[in-house]
Order: sequence, then C-alpha cells, then structure tokens
Amino acid sequence: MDVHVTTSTVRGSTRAPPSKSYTHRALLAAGYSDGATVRSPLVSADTKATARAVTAFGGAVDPGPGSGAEAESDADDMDAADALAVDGFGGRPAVPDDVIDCANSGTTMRLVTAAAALADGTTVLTGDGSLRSRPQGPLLEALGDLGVRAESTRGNGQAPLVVSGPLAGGRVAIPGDVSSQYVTALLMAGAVTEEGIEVDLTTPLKSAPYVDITLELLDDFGIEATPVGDGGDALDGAAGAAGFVVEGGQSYAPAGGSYTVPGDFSSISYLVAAGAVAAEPGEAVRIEGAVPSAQGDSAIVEIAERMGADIEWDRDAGVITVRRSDLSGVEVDVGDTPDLLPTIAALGAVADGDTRITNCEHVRYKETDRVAAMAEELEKLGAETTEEQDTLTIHGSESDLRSAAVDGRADHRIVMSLAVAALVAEGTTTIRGGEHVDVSFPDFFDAMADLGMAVERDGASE
Ligand SMILES: O=C(O)C1=C[C@@H](OP(=O)(O)O)[C@@H](O)[C@H](O)C1
Ligand SMILES: C=C(OP(=O)(O)O)C(=O)O
Repeated sequence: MDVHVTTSTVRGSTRAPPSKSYTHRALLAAGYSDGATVRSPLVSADTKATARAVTAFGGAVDPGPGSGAEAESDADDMDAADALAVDGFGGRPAVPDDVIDCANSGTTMRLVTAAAALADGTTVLTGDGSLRSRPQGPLLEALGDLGVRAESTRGNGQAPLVVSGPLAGGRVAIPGDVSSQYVTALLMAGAVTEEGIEVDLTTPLKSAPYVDITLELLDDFGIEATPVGDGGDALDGAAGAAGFVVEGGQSYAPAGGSYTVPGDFSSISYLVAAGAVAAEPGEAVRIEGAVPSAQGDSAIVEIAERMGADIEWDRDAGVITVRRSDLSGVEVDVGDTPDLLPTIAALGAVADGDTRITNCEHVRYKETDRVAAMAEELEKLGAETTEEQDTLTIHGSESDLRSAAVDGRADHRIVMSLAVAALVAEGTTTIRGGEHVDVSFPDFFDAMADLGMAVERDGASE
C-alpha cells in the first residue's frame, strides 16, 4: 500500500500503543504458566505470531472477560481485545501439529525456538522472507551444545528451523553482539527445565535493556533470573553482565493471575519526533501512556532534548509533551537502543549539522538493514548521509528536505520514520509499503491523521 504524506503540522493528544516487547514476553510467560490474563496487550501482526505459537504448544489465547471483544479461540482473530485470557501449557509445550509461522517477528522466532526445545518431539519454525534472512545460528548452536537437535534446514543459520527436544538445561556460551533475544529465549525456557540454564556471554551484550525487560517481566511472573558479573557476582541489571543464571524447576504465575503491558517507547519515538519537527507553532503534541519501565528506548526523550527539542516528561502521569523547535545534530550511541536508529536518523535529517549514530552494526540484522535503508531513503528526500559499517552520519538541514517516492523496505520502523521526515519535506512524499506498520503500531497512520498529518492511503484521504 502506498501512503502519501503532504507537508503538515501536528498538535493534540494521542496515546502510546502497548509495548510489543512486553506483550510477546507476557503471552509466552502466560503460556509457560497454568494460565493468566494479559491486560492492555499490543494486538499486532508480530504479537499474533507469538499467540499462534502458544496455541501450537497446546495453550489458548482468547479475548478474555472484559476484553471488549467476543470470545474467540483463534489467535489470529484477537483484534480489539483489551485483555487476552491465556490458557497455559504449564511449562511443557506439546509437539505442534503443524509448522509454526513466525511471520515477520524475530522476537517470536527466537523465544519460540527455545520453547520448542522443551517439547519431547520435533517443531518446525519458519517466517517471511525477511525473517528467513535473519541470524539464528548462535541460538541453534547454544541449543545444540545443550543436547538438543536444533538446525537450519538450509545449513546457513537461518530459518526454516527444526528443533527436537527435550531440553534438560546446563551451561552454555553465546555471543552477546548479534541479538539479545537469544539470552531472553534461554532464560524464559531455562526456568522450566530440570537443571536450569547458565549463559556465559562470549562478547559484550548489545541491546541490553531488552534483557532488563525480560528480567522485569520474569520477576512479575514469579521467576528468578540473575545477571552475573565477571566473578560470578549478582548484578542489578543486564548492562555489563558476563552472563546470566536461571534456576530450573520454577513455575510461572503472575501476582493476582494477570499482567498489564505498559506503553511502547519505540512507538512513542515517532510521536515525539513528529512533535519535535512539526508541531504547530504555539501548540504541542501530548503523548499519554508513557509510563517508566525497563525500556531502553525511553532514551528518545533525552536524545530529542539534547537535539534541542522542547520536551517534558511527567513520569508520574505518564505524559510526554513536545513542541517544535530548531534541532541541532548530536552523537548518539545506539548499542542499547537499536530500534531508535530510524527515528534518530529522521530527526537528524531535519536538524542542522551532523547527527552521528554510532555502535549500530547490529541494526543491520533487523527486518531489513536499517542502517543502509535510512541512509538511502533519506538521501531521496534530499538529506546527505555517510554510511560506515558501525556508524551512520546524517548531514542534516531542514531547508534541503524535499518530497520524493521512498521505499519503506517492508519494515514498520522505516515506514514510520520516513513518515515523520515527510511531515517537513516540501510537497507530497509517497511511502511504499505503508501497511507494514501493522507489525508494531497498527493504528499509526490513524493516530498521525488525528494529530493533523495530511495523509492519504489507497485513495482514502484524511
Ligand atoms: O527482545 C526484544 O523484544 C527486542 C530486542 C531487540 O533486538 P536485538 O536483541 O536482536 O537487538 C529489538 O531490536 C527488537 O525490536 C525487540
Ligand atoms: C527488530 C524488531 O523486532 P523483531 O526482532 O521482533 O523482529 C523491531 O520491532 O524493530
């Protein structure tokens, strides 16, 4: 679907969608339990993939009591639910009747691969073309070292994957610089193994806040997992950890039988960026649902502020207010916050001077190579960029941005970031593949239109 965005200003209140990362984990944790309700879930293409996996393992995911939707036993049909009742498989996944389709979701594939290793039989996992090109090798090797048959059908470390359990647990080494999701996967599955799992990192952990999200959620489900330092001493968080330990034989059970998902700061980043570059003079964009949590991507507030944005975050109320102001380029290390790269690049294209995004090699292993994608697509809008393996520099200047036809690369975050840049590019920008926002922020263009973005989709104009 082509989306056409014409230069426009924005103002008014909007609400952050629920967190994709927390929803994936909550659905799977509820699956590992005897049953739990997940409140305020993100219902999107990616989280539906995780719900399908929970169902394939013998659980069930239904719009629950008070969900605002009729009960349905089909994970694909969970739209409009504001609570999902999950029937768990009690830590023992059944062998699925069919292949598990993880669609576009890396989180689903990694977390579900480790869950599949617990089953006494064989699970096959696949996904779309993008997911089948992403790296799974380190997780397969780790599971192999733990005595599970875990293979890529093409022998290239990519899906389709075949996993045959059961997994008893043990000690294993894994690199930390490809994906933190391998650690999350091993910790979530490790809690219900017989022996528990000890993970030793062979390289420092990138995307560490995502493991903090995991530790926070595990704690809320009554599961103990511990980051450890070089000497085996327990640490407070995943940053700087040399490894992780999770005891086996634990039971997943959230307090009161339910878990509530907080707002998503990766999604909030587009709303913040839109306000910072295009809020109507004298007006503001107000974002509700911005409650503090372990999400590293809440750094978008500090990054926008450092660029000169007029922004306030009332943490108690969970409200961010942002007004337009002149932005200047800054240097940002995205080692902890890979999903912010497209947003920061779009902000950098509007800011005056250079925005240098460093430590970003792992951002090349996402739905697309986001470093190359943002460099190339922002150039079409008139920005100058310099791409290196681990660094992206945007030589920004608002006056240079002009409309163009750009490609969202079938990647939700590229689409949403280009839409932000399109707010200030002179004329009408056409973004190819606008439908891919369904992965993490299905209502993105509705929310933006409500704020004042001049946007047309498939002939419908707002
Ligand atoms: O665990 C998670 O929820 C995620 C971890 C990050 O991936 P990596 O750990 O592969 O960098 C992030 O990019 C992804 O969007 C979500
Ligand atoms: C990379 C992302 O997610 P995943 O790894 O789950 O595909 C993302 O949402 O930006």
